Amino acid sequence: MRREIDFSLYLVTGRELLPPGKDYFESIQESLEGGVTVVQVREKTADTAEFLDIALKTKELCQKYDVPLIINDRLDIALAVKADGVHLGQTDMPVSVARQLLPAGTIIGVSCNNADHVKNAISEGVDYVGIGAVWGTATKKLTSPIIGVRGVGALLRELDNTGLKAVAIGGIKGANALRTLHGTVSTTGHGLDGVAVVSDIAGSTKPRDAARTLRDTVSAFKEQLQNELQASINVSYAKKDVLTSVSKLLNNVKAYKPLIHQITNNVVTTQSANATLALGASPIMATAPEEMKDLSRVLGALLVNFGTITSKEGMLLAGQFANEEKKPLVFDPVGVGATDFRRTTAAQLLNTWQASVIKGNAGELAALADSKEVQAKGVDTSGTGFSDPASFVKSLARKERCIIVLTGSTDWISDGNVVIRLDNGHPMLGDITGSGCMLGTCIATFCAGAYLKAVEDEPISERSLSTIVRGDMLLGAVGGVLALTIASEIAAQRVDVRGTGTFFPALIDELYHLTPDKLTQLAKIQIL
Ligand SMILES: Cc1ncc(COP(=O)(O)OP(=O)(O)O)c(N)n1
Ligand SMILES: Cc1ncsc1CCOP(=O)(O)O
Repeated sequence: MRREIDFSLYLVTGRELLPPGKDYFESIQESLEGGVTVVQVREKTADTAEFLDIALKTKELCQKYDVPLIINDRLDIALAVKADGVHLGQTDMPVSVARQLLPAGTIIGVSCNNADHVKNAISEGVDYVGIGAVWGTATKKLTSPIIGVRGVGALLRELDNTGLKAVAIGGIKGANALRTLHGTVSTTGHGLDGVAVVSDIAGSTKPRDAARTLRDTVSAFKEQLQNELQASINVSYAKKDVLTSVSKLLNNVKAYKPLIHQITNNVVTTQSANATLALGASPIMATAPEEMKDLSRVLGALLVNFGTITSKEGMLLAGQFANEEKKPLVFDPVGVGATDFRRTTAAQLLNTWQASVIKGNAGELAALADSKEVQAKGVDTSGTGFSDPASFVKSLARKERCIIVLTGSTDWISDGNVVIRLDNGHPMLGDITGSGCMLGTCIATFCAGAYLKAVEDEPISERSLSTIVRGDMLLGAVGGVLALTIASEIAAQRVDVRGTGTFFPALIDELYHLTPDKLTQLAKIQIL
């Protein structure tokens, strides 16, 4: 009978990566103690006798922990040691031949790098697939492209309703494991069964700790994904509760003055900093890669706005560190449809880090979603927008695994389950430069409020192990949009406002004077 395997933490061995003085078997034993659930012996240079010897001894250790043993490439070794399975690459022995040679019930896994590989694996009836490389790796000279978290997610979708298990491989380590697991969930909610790792464990002086960190992350994530899927069935938001919670976020911002780190464009820097201050938070407009780590440690939120892309490296690093700190990361892909450079930069950023909120107009979000329904015109949108904006934001939120804010005369917000429609805002907002960028700032500020609330509620949190960002980002996004649009309505009604020149300072004034009462009383909100 075929053995049911827990693929949560799949160690692929790497003897050549052992730290000086570390014994291979000691490392395997410690890895097993740390929670490895499958071991694959991968020997690329050993001769047959040595491979056989290593496989036999590794099997003994695995048996002690009741962990299955898989052999990389070599069916003869797998047969000789009575391994639980084999792992085959695309240029190794065909699965159909391997099946004939191996005893019934032997696990067969195959490496996949694209949809055709996955389709073949399904038709060949393999037991699991190893999808990758998901990130760059120094462990193996790659012969096929790095596919990123979103590439893995697309392949997982192919596995829907097949029962086939899947692990991702390539560059996975403790620091990016949660990002990998979270970002690879498909639009249909299909997540990885586990992660396959070489260097982060084999190259560690403390493989037990390295394995424990990875295992805990995978376990916590799997539980969280189950809860997420359950919540998507039972989800219900009451308008009154949303507004009460959003109001509390404003109070949090004013009470704690979180740092809003903004990598933004040089057209709007001053006005975005002033909007941040007006809401009661503290802005820092820093772009140098060297300071990203330090800034990530300060409580608050990060805004990445790429209106003028001057420091891509800073953007990449800042987002990675924000993810590690579970801080909100708001992404404003200004004019993403305008040039190839912007499109590839957006894809690179979104493949590297997990945004908590992506905010854009119809043209920008259409470009991001690869939708032909709406065309971008520079940083603006041409035409009337999406025919069904609610469905659009919902499906993009599922694809990007974050909150989507689609701006326009009506703003649409979704987390992939619920859709919120907001109808506040004055047309003059569209006649001043940088109002969209200020909106990104306001969203980041309210997301910081949500983050602070989570830190306050759960200082040492079990949840924080499995969640990619702390705090309710849906509320943060709603709060940010309401703040700017309501302030714009109040400002436009003032007698001292005679045009866009007087509107702008009045807008900052009204952000400054915004209260929870104004937010709740003036909000035009529908929960769909
Ligand atoms: C779990 C897992 N996934 C993928 C691979 C890569 O296998 P392959 O493509 O055969 O490359 P080599 O490992 O043989 O270099 C793997 N080993 N394990
Ligand atoms: C064997 C293999 N196949 C694709 S990437 C890879 C190496 C993964 O190693 P690491 O976990 O050290 O990046």
